[in-house]
Amino acid sequence: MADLKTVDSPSRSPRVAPLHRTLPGLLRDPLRELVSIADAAPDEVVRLNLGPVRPYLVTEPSHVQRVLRDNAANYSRGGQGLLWRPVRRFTGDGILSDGPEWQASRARMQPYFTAKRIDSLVDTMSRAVSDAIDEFEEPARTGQWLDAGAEFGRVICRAISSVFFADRVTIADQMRIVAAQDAIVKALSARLLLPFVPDAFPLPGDRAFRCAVGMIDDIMLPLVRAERDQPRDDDDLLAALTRARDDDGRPLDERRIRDDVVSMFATATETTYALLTWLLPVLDTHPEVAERLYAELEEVVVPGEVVTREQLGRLTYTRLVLDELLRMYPPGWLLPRSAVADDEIGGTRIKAGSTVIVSSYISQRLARYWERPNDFDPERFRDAQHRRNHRYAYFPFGGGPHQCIGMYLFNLEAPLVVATLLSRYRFRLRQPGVPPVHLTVNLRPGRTVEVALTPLPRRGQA
Ligand code: HEM
Repeated sequence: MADLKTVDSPSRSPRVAPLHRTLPGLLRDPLRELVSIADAAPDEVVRLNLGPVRPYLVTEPSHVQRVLRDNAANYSRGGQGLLWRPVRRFTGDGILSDGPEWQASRARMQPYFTAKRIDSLVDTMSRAVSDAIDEFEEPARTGQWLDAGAEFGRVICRAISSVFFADRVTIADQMRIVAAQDAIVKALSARLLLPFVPDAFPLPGDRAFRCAVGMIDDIMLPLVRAERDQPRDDDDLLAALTRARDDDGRPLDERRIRDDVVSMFATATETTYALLTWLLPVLDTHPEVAERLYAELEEVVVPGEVVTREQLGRLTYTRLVLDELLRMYPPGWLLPRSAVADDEIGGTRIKAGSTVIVSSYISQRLARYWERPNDFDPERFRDAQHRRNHRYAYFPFGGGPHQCIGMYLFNLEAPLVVATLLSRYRFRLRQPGVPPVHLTVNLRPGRTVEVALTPLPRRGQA
């Protein structure tokens, strides 16, 4: 358990987690140590002493609400802040930035991701997922080991291709983009661990980062140019951004379109396939959950056929499993902000310019809000415990003005992928057990999850 001491200051003192006490735990298992620090300081903001950086750790739900929603304007993703500065070298100054540029991007793209619009995509997306999962037939027949992360990446690309590009980027090119994003996420690890190092000072991964960004631009920029030369009337994201105008009525420049399409594609793919990759080891280690999930799929879905809207609405347990997966392995686990002006959170003074860390992972494992927080138990989302909890005890999609724009898309595509895959195949892992967490901008399994599939009988088969 972390040892915390109180430091005197004019308003209520922040709890300080001293480096010499926390370092061994942070080196051994950073997430466990951070949860333990938060558990030891109920209702308080903790100041982490990490040597050159001293961020405030905000985990209490009402405090999280202040940062993400009630006083969101004071907690910016812009400037030189932790995580966002290196991320912006890839995604530019659009939807993943802050201030007026972010606001304009958000306003332009929001209409394409509303619940109503996403709902209109059920049939197209379900068909695309079904076609993508059909491609497992051959590897399943030959018993080939598959990289679950890469395969989920491929299925997700197929699912969202029409929404993003009207299928104008081949799946092979999309997979190249996903692989480059993977390299970028890995390369960002060093910058994330050493946020105080200036960009001009080279770190391991910088070269891989530049190569990967170059590769993505080699695919995206010619596409954006071609679209700008001949705008289309379609309602995919690329066509919509090409037709969009800025506040002065001018078309968006190619960089702006590139930044937003690349940001959206990266967030859509990285988050979803990281989360789905956790599902297989979790089911493998929780056979009782797997059995209930399979029983629901058997009852609702016709094996080998496309999942329908009506069936999707009946996948109650599948959704509970995904809710619990998002509690325990939230891909967007780290939401750092820079305080623009002085503020007070729960009576603790926050100084202008300091870094504030909000983390869904940490808040979603607090022992005072979650019984047996480290147990995977989808039922907790059925019972009253979750509903009694504060809104910001569970926020895998963030909250306030920056709340995830892709939440409805995820809520459609993830159950479709799970239902289609697991109504057609059973799986076996090459290495049993839940992998350790690999800590980067995303929360990923710390090793490749390799899986072999066995086909289930289809309708009419014995
Ligand atoms: C497992 C699925 C997903 C999770 C857990 C997730 C999580 C999050 C979180 C926590 C935020 C808040 C960021 C912040 O406050 O700084 C966010 C924002 C965002 N998400 Fe997602 N996301 C998921 C899927 C998606 C998908 C499918 C898309 C694409 C359509 C997407 C696009 C975005 C974008 C563009 C933002 C920035 C929104 C803004 O700042 O206005 N996400 N997401």
